[in-house]
Amino acid sequence: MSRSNENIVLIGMMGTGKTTVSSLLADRLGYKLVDIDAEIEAQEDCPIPVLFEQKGEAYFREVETSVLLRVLDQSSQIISTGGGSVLKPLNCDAMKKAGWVVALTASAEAIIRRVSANRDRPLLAGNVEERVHQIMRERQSKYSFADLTVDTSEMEPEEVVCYILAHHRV
Ligand SMILES: Nc1ncnc2c1ncn2[C@@H]1O[C@H](COP(=O)(O)OP(=O)(O)O)[C@@H](O)[C@H]1O
Ligand SMILES: O=C(O)C1=C[C@@H](OP(=O)(O)O)[C@@H](O)[C@H](O)C1
Ligand SMILES: [Mg+2]
Repeated sequence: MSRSNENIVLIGMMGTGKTTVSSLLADRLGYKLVDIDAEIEAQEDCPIPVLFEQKGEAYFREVETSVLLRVLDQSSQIISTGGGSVLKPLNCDAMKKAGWVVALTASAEAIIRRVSANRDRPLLAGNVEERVHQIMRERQSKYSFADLTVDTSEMEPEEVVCYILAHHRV
């Protein structure tokens, strides 16, 4: 982290706490909060599960990239990405260039517990346990380009924020 107006970009598997932690971080730093999923829903005027159902994942990924690149063009933001935004190398390159990238991780057990509270993640439809294990296997190495990695399994969101701030050189 070198520039004080740099973005902080949170990446990680679904349920690692990106949306929750980003909001707390933005409050603490007084940065603008941008949740890429919320931006997609606003731009498309459509909830993500409906977008997946009506247009398919490939369409969602195209919109995700265009929204992400547009947002990364600005500075001084806390950006919460969707868990699959790391699937395209183009997205990862843009995140690295435009910000300090923090990866949140968690055990499969913690993720399953957290995502089971609601059913708004289309990729976890069906058997949640199986889907979480499978997607974690598929994406195993995809988050390793981050500048900082935080295992949130045993941490409260506020503790995650403190850990990130302690490692954040403004
Ligand atoms: N560190 C944490 N400990 C316990 N629960 C958490 C933690 N971080 C997030 N949660 C909860 O897990 C769920 C998913 O969190 P969310 O921020 O939406 O994750 P993501 O954006 O990475 O998918 C939410 O109900 C949230 O309150
Ligand atoms: O991992 C993924 O492919 C996805 C993660 C979701 O965001 P969260 O990681 O915030 O749950 C959302 O973008 C969409 O359901 C797809
Ligand atoms: Mg989220």
